[in-house]
Amino acid sequence: MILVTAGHVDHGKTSLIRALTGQNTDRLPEEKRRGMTIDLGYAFMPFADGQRLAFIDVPGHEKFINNMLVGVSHARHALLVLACDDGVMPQTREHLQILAMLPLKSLTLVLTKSDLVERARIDEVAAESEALLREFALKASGVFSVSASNGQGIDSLREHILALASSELQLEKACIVADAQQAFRMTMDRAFSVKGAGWVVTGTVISGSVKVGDSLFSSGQKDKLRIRGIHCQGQESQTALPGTRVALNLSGVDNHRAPQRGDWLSSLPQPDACGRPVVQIRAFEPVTHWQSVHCHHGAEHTLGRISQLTEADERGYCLAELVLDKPLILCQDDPIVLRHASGKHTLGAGRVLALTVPNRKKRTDERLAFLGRLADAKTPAAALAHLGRQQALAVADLAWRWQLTEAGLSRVIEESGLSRHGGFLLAPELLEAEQQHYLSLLEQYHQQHPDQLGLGRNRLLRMSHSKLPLPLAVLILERLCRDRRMVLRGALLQLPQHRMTLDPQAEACWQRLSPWLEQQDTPVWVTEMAEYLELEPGELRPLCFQLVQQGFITAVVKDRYLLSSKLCHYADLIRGHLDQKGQLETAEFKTMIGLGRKVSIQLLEFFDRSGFTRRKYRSNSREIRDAELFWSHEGWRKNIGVEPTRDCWQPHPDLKSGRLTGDDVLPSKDREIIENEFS
Ligand SMILES: Nc1nc2c(ncn2[C@@H]2O[C@H](COP(=O)(O)OP(=O)(O)OP(=O)(O)O)[C@@H](O)[C@H]2O)c(=O)[nH]1
Repeated sequence: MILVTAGHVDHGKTSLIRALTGQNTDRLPEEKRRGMTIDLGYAFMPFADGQRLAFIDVPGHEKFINNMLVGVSHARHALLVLACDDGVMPQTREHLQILAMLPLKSLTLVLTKSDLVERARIDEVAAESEALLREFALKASGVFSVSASNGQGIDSLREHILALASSELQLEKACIVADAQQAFRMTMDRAFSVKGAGWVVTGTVISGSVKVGDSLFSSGQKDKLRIRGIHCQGQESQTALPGTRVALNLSGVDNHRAPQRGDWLSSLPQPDACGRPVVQIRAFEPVTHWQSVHCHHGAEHTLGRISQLTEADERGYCLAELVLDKPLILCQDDPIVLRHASGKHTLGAGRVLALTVPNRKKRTDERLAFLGRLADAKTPAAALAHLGRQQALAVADLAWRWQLTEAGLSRVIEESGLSRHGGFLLAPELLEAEQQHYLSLLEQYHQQHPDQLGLGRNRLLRMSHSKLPLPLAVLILERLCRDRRMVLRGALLQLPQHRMTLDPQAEACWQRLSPWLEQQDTPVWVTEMAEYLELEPGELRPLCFQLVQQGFITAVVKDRYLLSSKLCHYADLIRGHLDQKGQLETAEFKTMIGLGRKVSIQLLEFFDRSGFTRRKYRSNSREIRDAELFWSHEGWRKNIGVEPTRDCWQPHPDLKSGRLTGDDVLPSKDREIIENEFS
């Protein structure tokens, strides 16, 4: 357990810690000379079971409030110190304001210098300070009047602190399972090099634990740093636990970048720093839009501006975007203390709600309601459920966001009710809405283009204006195909019930063309077909594309087509030959089909490209590439489980087992050429 002091300058914080522990927390020569705390001081007190309590002594002078903020930033137990002679002073109030914004577990009121005043004055200051606590909706867990000079009241205060510590210890034991699911995170408040040992950094463990030998990520460091030694609560230890003061001896520090106050140490890789977090602000005085403020986060500090998203409610809460001069490494729910730009007083505090901000539509009712719900979420699982209903979430980003280990993240995902798709999370209703959107787009397309087989994947995704990350959108399309709500025909997606029809003009051309094509054993050029139909080749190409999509004809090479049924006949001949002899020479194929050498090679190369045959290395003979993937009417039906559009030849739906690669129906090169020309 760590106890942090707070209170006005010279009210006796350092003397109190010395009276309790026998240790002087003022360590700098300047502090000793001036009799004033400048930077944070630390002291430790033994406790039952070999445990130790840690004290952080903060400076009371307003000039050193930055250091005070570093000390209290992760405090859970505080001692508010007031001198009986002075009573409530400006920094008493300001420190209390700051404590009021932290998730404190206990606040003890200590009235010092009791030896200097009468009993009546002590009662007066006690009443005054309790009234102040009520103003900030805080309640003291105990009020003690003490004197560091004559030791009066120190023993009862010590007993109170020890009682607090033992109940905290019980709680810590109960929380041990939850803590095991938290990743390690600590902010450095001191970093120094020790001769013979190397770099030592100190700080408060915010979450998780580490042991000697572990490696950690650190902001500003290229490589991971290894822990060589640990001091926990002021004594040597093998582990560092959450909520303790630790000093870590680190190896692997970059020679060009020394560790410094404000750096983060974590067991998770750290994301880029965030320059525009969305926060929920609780302000003690009205804030204005674009107001300049000092932002304190952990041991870091930067200037920034408040870009208000909502007006403050009656309790002083509002939503805002912080536009930071120096980006900070943030997590969900991290507190950011905001002080007036003059540095004279504290305005309030922000709690981080989101780390990314849309460029537009930041203040729509919908978005503000979403942020409001996010602010009200009590647990990571509840927050995750809200986020997942709004957008797809990359699992990789979530562990850092809530500082969770793998086990912790799996539990939170399970509790959130979101479904996992590859590396993404999505609410079931959002998934269904997205699927419906794709289906209705496809339906519209079929209605507008009955003569087309369907839409390519990329074109459908472009038409959908989907905000989903591309890998997730592809996964959703694949899922639709798997569920048979969509069918992948070659490289094109269509609805299962879609039956393609030729437009009347194309149908008329096809009626004339098909008997003529029946007589052609050799693939014919588009120019020959155009001549036969007395059309321009340019007019005929779109028709050819439709006929290819229907499966009537197939492009053996660019602009050279053969009836698909004839191609299927040649395939059967090849299969028969290979079944008997195991391999097929080009010359054998030429004799088999009775065509010229050039066209025979074009046909064989087509079969190679479409995955049916394979040309043996440095030879002119072919073999079956994969008997399982052999195409035929039967094989085709068996493999993709649906009927072809018409009773015609279709190639196998791809070697890549139905993934949306676009290599089927037509050999990929021909498809590309034709699609580029016509679609
Ligand atoms: N008579 C009397 N003097 C006290 C008592 N506690 C502290 N003092 C004196 O008050 C002065 C300030 O005490 P510190 O302990 O340095 O006060 P502080 O709050 O730590 O000061 P900063 O850290 O600089 O804000 C010193 O001269 C102390 O000797 C007390 O209980 N009785």
